[in-house]
Amino acid sequence: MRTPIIAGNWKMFKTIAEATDFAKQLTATKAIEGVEQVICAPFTTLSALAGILQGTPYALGAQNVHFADQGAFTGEISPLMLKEIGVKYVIIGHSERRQYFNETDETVNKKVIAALSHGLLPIVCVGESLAEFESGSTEQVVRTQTEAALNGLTSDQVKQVVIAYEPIWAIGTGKSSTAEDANKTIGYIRGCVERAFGAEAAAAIRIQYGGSVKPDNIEGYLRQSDIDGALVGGASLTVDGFVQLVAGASAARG
Ligand SMILES: O=C[C@H](O)COP(=O)(O)O
Repeated sequence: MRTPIIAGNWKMFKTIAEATDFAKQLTATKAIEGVEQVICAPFTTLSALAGILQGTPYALGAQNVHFADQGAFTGEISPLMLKEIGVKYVIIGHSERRQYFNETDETVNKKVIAALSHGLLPIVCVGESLAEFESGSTEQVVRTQTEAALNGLTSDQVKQVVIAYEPIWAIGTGKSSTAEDANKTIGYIRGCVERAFGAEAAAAIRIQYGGSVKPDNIEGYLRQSDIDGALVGGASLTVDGFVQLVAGASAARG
């Protein structure tokens, strides 16, 4: 049985003061069990958050990482640096990074390998654009992205990876995929993992849905057979929203 995982992706929101305030409020609420909970925060807030979240049920995530340990890469952050802070998860290949920062399938793969080699757990984002969705290319797109991201990993490494299926047209738009459609695509991704890495890896890997997930629709996603959680942007920015998302996931798994 795969443990559901709810990850909040704060994107480029929250100062250190705001992040600290959020974490103090969150850790003061009664923790919900049975759901893994992750906050993926801006780099500048990670140290402060690590101090507050250490020893709590809430894991810390980053939103990007470079693939090198160190070097002349101005403005970048290495896996070693994240590990030193106490970061557990790192989002890799979010569509906003693919779209605005030239992230490619090749760099995503290098980052996944680098993260795992340093004990960081990747949350790898895949998903199709609106044009690709409308032309019926969703499966082809997610297969290419998934196979490229996991290229060269062992099946034991694949079991540690989280994939987030995020249709780009559903991100921040309020237009979410139906739970049934998301489950179908996620089932297809799991099939791709099985063909490349075997049944055991496919059964173990967790695959989230992301794209306009809210407290009032999360239960529908988590009730699906192949959806193991959610990567949530906007609705994860308030403590109340985040807690309701986790409560919804917990209720769905009942
Ligand atoms: O990483 C999260 C996704 O981009 C979804 O964002 P959203 O929940 O604001 O649509």
